[in-house]
Amino acid sequence: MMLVEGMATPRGRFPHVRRAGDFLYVSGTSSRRPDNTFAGVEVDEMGATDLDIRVQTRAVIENIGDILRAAGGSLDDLVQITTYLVNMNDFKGYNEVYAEFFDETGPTRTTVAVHQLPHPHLLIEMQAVAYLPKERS
Ligand SMILES: O=C(O)C/C=C/C(=O)C(=O)O
Repeated sequence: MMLVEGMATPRGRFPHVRRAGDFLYVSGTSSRRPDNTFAGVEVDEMGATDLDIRVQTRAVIENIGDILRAAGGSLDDLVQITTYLVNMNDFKGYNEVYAEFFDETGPTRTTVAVHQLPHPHLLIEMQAVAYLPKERS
C-alpha cells in the first residue's frame, strides 16, 4: 500500500498504488496536480470553463507513470487500463493521445462513459494494473 510523495493527495482514504503479489494496482487517477489544480482545465474571469481532453489524457497517463516509477516500475509494466470518460465525444482526442504512449503490444484497455467523475472539471479518469514482480522493482 503506498501514498506517493509529490503526487496529488487522494481525496479519500485510499492509496495511489497497492501491490498484490506480482501486480501493482493503481487507483483511479485524474489530471489533478499536487496543488489540487487540474491540467487541461482553464476557467476565465466569467467562470466559463475550457476543458481539454487531450491535455487531460496526457496528464493522467503521466501521473500514472509517476506513480508507477515511485513503486519501481514504469508505463511499460502496465497490463490493463480502464478509462472513464464523461462524454464519448471525447473518445477521438483521448484515443489520439493514448496512441502516443501505447500500442497493440501494450496494456489491454476498456473505455466506458460514466455519468460523473469526482470533480466537475474532469473529463477523464484512468485506473490501471501493472505486472511487476518484486525482484524487478
Ligand atoms: O483523485 C482524483 O483527482 C480523481 C480520482 C478519484 C477517484 O477515483 C476516487 O476518489 O475514488
